[in-house]
Amino acid sequence: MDSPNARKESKPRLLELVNTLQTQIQSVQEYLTETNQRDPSFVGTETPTDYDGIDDTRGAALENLLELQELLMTPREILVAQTPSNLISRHIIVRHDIAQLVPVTSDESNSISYSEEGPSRTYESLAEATGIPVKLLRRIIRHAMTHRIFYEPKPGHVAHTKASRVLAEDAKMRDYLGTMTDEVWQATVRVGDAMDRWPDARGVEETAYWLAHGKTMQESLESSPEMLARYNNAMGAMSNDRSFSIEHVVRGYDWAALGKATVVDIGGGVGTVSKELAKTFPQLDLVVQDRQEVVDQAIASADRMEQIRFMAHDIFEEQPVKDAAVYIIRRVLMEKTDKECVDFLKASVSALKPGAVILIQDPMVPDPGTCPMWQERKFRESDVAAFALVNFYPREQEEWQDIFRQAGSGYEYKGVTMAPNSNTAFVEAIWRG
Ligand SMILES: C[S@@+](CC[C@H](N)C(=O)[O-])C[C@H]1O[C@@H](n2cnc3c(N)ncnc32)[C@H](O)[C@@H]1O
Repeated sequence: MDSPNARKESKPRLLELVNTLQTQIQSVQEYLTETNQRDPSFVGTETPTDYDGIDDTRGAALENLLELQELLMTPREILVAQTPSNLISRHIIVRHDIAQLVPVTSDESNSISYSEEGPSRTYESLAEATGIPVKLLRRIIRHAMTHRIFYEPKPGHVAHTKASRVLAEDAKMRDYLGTMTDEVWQATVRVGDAMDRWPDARGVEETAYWLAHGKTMQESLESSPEMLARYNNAMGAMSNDRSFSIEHVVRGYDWAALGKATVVDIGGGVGTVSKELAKTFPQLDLVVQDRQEVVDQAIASADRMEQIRFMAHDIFEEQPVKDAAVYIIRRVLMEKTDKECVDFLKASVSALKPGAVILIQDPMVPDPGTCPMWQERKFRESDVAAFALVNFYPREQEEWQDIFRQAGSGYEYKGVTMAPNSNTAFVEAIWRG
C-alpha cells in the first residue's frame, strides 16, 4: 500500500487525467493540422475526420475521457446513462429513410433552405415527406440530435452532421442500424425470459431471439431475401469496426508465406473477407462457400472478383474442395453447438491433405483490464448480443481442444490466440493425417 506521504505527492486522478489529455489532444490537433483537416465539429458535413494516422493516441484519449466523464458523474447518473429509449430515434430515422430526405449538398430538391452552414430542410417538409405528424417527428429528430445525428442550423430546420450524413450516404450503415433496431433490439429485451425458460440453453433455438421473433435468426433470414440482404450488408458495415475488422484476418495470419495456394472460406457469406484477402494477396485462389441463397446474392453483386469462386455448400456435408492450404471459418462456429463443431470438422477430413490448416475465427472477449474500457464495453455489448441472438458461448482453450480431439486424431490442435486490440480469437489446427 502507498504510504500517506506518497499519496500526498501523487496528483489527484481528475487532474492527472486532464494533464494527460492535454498532451494527447495536442498530438491529435497537430495531426489534423499536418493532414490539412478541418476542426472536428458537429456543425456541417465536411468529409468525416480521418484519424487513421493517430489512432492509438486517439484511443488512449478516448479512454481517459471516458474515465474523466464517468468520474464526474454521480452513481445515479451512471445507473441511468443508457436507457432503452436511446435507440428510438435511430429506429424511426432508418425506418422512414429520414437521413436520405435531408439534403447533403446544395443542389438537391427545392424543399431545401440554404444557410451559411449548408442546406437544411424544415420539420414541416420532412413531416410531409414521411407522413409522420410534425410534432412527433420534431420530438424524435431532436432526440437524435442529442446523439449528434442531425443538428438545427436555425430554429425549425434540420441539417446533417457528419454522422447523419454517413447514414444518408452509406446504405450498409443503414442496414446495420435497421438490423439492430428491427431484429437485435427486440431480442435483447427477452434475455431474462429466455434465461428463466432455458437455464442451460444451448443451440440457436433456446434463445431470446426465438422468444422475440418465434423462429431462429437463421430461419428469419432464410424466410426473407430482403432481410438476408440487409443482414449481409450489416455484416459488411461492421467489417471496418475494430471488433469485427477484417484487418485481423488479413494481418493475423501469414498468408504471403502460402505462396500460390487455395484458401477455402467456409460460411464466407457474400465474400467480404475473401475480397479483402484477394486484394492483398493476389497469388491466392479463394473459394467462398455458403448456403445457396447467400451464394446467389454474392453472385448477383456487382463487385465480383476473378480470383474468387463461390460455391453452395453446407458445412456439415463432406468438404468438396480437396487439397487447399487453409480452410478458414469465420464467425460461423460461434453459432454452433460443440457437437455441430465436431460434425463440421469430421465432414472436412476427407478433403484435407497433410499440413492443411483449419483456421477458426470467433469472437472472444479479452480479459478485463487487458484492453481499454471503451473497447471492452463495446466487446461485451456484442458478446451479450450474440448470446441473445444465437446463444453464443465463447469457447475456452480446453473446449476447443476437446472438440478437435473428438473430431479425430489426425488434427493437431495448435491453440487459441487473441488478435491484438480486438475481441477476435484465432483457433488453429493442422491436419497431420
Ligand atoms: C455471421 S456470418 C459470417 C460470414 C463471414 N464468414 C464473415 O465473417 O463475414 C455466418 C455465415 O455462416 C453461414 N452458415 C451458417 N450455417 C451454415 C451452414 N450449415 N452451411 C453453410 N453456411 C452456413 C451463414 O449463411 C452466414 O453467411
